[in-house]
Amino acid sequence: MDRLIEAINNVQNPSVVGLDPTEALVPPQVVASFADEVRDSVDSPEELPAAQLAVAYFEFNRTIIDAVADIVPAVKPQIAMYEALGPAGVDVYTMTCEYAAQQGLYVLGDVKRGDIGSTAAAYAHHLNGVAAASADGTAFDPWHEDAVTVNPYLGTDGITPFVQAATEADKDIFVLVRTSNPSSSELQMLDLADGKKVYEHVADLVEGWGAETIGEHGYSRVGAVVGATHPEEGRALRARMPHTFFLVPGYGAQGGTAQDVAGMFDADGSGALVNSSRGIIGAWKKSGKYSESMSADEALDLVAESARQAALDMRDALRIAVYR
Ligand SMILES: O=c1ccn([C@@H]2O[C@H](COP(=O)(O)O)[C@@H](O)[C@H]2O)c(=O)[nH]1
Repeated sequence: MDRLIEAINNVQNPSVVGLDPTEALVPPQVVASFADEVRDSVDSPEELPAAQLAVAYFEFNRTIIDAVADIVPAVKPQIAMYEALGPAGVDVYTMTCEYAAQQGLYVLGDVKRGDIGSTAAAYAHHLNGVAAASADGTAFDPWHEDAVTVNPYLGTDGITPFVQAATEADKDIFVLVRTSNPSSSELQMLDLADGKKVYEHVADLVEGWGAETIGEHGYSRVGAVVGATHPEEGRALRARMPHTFFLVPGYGAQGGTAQDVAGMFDADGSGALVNSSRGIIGAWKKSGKYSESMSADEALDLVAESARQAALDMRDALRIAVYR
């Protein structure tokens, strides 16, 4: 986690921009502008819509990354949005991760993987590269992620391969502990026989899974996902998990505020990274400046300007609430 913490400190901004493009979040003239270019590159006409959208997603992401790279430490591409388009989308996911990394950003792949140990080891190649090493002994890393999110439902043998891969590659994982979604309490808030809630038990496991990997800043490679929509539980988890860095989604579009997340930081204003996806990448839709008559370039300029302003507003709100 040391690299992430240093990146946050460099820009004095504990926020991450979520790159979750959907067709509704990309201006239609941007998608339309790629029709001719893509028509020649597909094998069959059925591939055209997904291929066109995928190329538009990359241009959209590149615009957002360029607009925020000097003010945020990290981006969090959500792989589901890309997988929805098939292979062309997965290509754009890896291209987005690579481009963000080239701009100096920490890349947190929101892939939420988890399975039995042998399969988890295969998923963990997101972190340590493909199995076959190159001639010079370095692994080929097609994903360009610095961290991935992991689902803990399968228990320790589903997590160990990720911790090993993260350690080998000097990367991190973030394990789902108290998620931001409305139905999260159905399982996470259940009472266990020992008086703990399920999410508290997972929290204790996460703190243990990371115990051997604590870095210079006091946090382990095994982080936790804690929703901004649960401020009280987040505050309690901060005290319960002193060596666990938090990824905090749920800010903005899901209703979480800077005040809600303040208790998830430690006394030094470290310990958490707050995500906003739609609130940043969809800001152009709420700007009041968009017009269907804009050219694709004009629409992308508006995307950039609006995303930067939304990211600055989030940074400033967090600075006031957290760096108190
Ligand atoms: O508990 C969780 C875990 C992950 N997410 C992901 O974060 C973003 C949130 O997007 P917004 O547009 O800012 O709401 C998205 O990729 C989710 O899959 C989460 O929201 N909550």
